[in-house]
Amino acid sequence: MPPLDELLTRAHVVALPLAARFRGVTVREAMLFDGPVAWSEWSPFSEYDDAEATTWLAAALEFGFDPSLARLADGAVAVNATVPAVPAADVAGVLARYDGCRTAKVKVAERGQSLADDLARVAEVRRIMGPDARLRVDSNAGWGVPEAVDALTALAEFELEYAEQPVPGIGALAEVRRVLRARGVPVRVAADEAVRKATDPLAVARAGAADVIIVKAQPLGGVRRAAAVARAAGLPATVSSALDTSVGIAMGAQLAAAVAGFSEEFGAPAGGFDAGLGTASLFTDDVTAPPLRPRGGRIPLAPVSPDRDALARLAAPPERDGWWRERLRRCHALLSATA
Ligand SMILES: O=C(O)CCC(=O)c1ccccc1C(=O)O
Ligand SMILES: [Mg+2]
Repeated sequence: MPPLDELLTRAHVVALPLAARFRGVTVREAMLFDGPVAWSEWSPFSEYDDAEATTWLAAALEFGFDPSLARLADGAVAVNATVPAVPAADVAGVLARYDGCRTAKVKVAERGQSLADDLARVAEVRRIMGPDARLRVDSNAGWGVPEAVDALTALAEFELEYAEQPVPGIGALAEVRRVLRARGVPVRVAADEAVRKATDPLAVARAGAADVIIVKAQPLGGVRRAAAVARAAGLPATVSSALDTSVGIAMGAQLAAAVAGFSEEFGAPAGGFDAGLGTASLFTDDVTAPPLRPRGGRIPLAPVSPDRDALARLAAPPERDGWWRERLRRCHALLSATA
């Protein structure tokens, strides 16, 4: 593991502005490392505790400092448009930020909104993208079991490829899946939080609680570990971002390339499920020039490096820079104790 002093020297803390509120935030902070192997990202959300943030740090160090991690430089990964829980009237403006995406993921079950808001938003996405588009929804565990069953029964009319984490926990997920099947509602259930926040990321697959799993590089401790989880789960997997800067998106793209190789065998559509890696389009500014936003529905696998001017322009305020460096000290100590 690289020493703390080296990490602090290589670190840049940035704050990226979002075009629309997402997960309750309008600015996304990240610590980037100018690693000897690649630029890398460490961006656990501010409210995460040190234990969780340390798993994310293992991912950042693998990607930036481990030359033995296999990386592809050629080719591209198909990605979905991500539609935050905006009013239906704003959907066209959001979709216009994603060039050529054939798949969209729509956030639903936002606190303070109703099922009518969700139906209107998903209907608008379907209307704009047309009948051949692949649509999925993500409720971030925002429903209870009966609400989830009702909502997904109503949303099924828009032909969803799956519903991501409709309810919290493995038991509730299994129950929603069971009831939907019993009623003949053709919506698959995907596990996200039940994978990335669980002490055992494979428990959901063992319990038969989901049809699809979402895997993310940083929350699962790195590209290798996330790919191993996807393979061991034996379920089709979708790779997704954690609202990363373009540097973290490049890490996710490597995971997506690794997972595409076997996800099809487990029942994913040909080429795998499109990855939730189009999220650089949710920012109004980013660290690389150009940002790793979808073009023709894809993002390239080539390595990225931030632009010096962008790092200066997007530098986090001094107190946030200091907060991240303190967090790095604590998490580096935790990781050193377990590695
Ligand atoms: O998957 C996508 O389309 C985008 C990524 C995304 O939704 C997300 C981003 C940050 C934190 C949580 C999530 C999530 O999938 O729940
Ligand atoms: Mg999700």
